Amino acid sequence: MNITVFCSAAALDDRYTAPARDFARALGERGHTLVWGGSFAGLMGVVADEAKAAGAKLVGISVEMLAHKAYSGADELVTTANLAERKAQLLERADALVVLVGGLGTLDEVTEVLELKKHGLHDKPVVLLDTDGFYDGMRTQLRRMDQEGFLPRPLDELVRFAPDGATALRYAEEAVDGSADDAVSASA
Ligand SMILES: C/C(=C\CNc1ncnc2c1ncn2[C@@H]1O[C@H](COP(=O)(O)O)[C@@H](O)[C@H]1O)CO
Repeated sequence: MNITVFCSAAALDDRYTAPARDFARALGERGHTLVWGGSFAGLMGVVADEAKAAGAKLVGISVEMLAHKAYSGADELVTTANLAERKAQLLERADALVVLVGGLGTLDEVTEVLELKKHGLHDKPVVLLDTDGFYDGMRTQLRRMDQEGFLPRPLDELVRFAPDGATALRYAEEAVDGSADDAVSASA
């Protein structure tokens, strides 16, 4: 399946890169396709290298303003005109979305896919890999929104938090396989 990954464009230390590598390796070994921002920058490049080495197909969705940062080893590289179009393609091409550690770009991407999911504009699984408690603050904020009536659907339906790469991949696979089963039983 196509797994869109959002993650940092910064160069990070081993505390963050090791779990991201584990996830990317598992993605490749399980025969999935990596869809990502199409850059060699920082953790994005680490994830692409590791997934490729493990046999993944790579689909990069770059953007004109960052074309000079494009990854040269992708099987397919799309260059969009702007960031909004890129986010739309990253979602469109996904069967599931996995969010690794990241900064404002990653935060922008994950909040957009959650907002669209909240409105029922897609129902793709979203999994946050909570490396070293990186997303604890976000989880606390989202839980408060859920408990105090800010969300129209239960938080558990919008996003799952995974403690490690293997679990993140399993959550994504289970959600996609489960929705395939639902489609079969609905048409039976
Ligand atoms: C500005 C510099 C590098 C930025 N290069 C990027 N290349 C491709 N995609 C990017 C880049 N920066 C952000 N993105 C997208 O946002 C996410 C990462 O942003 P974050 O702020 O680092 O979390 C990522 O998922 C991309 O889709 C240095 O010269």
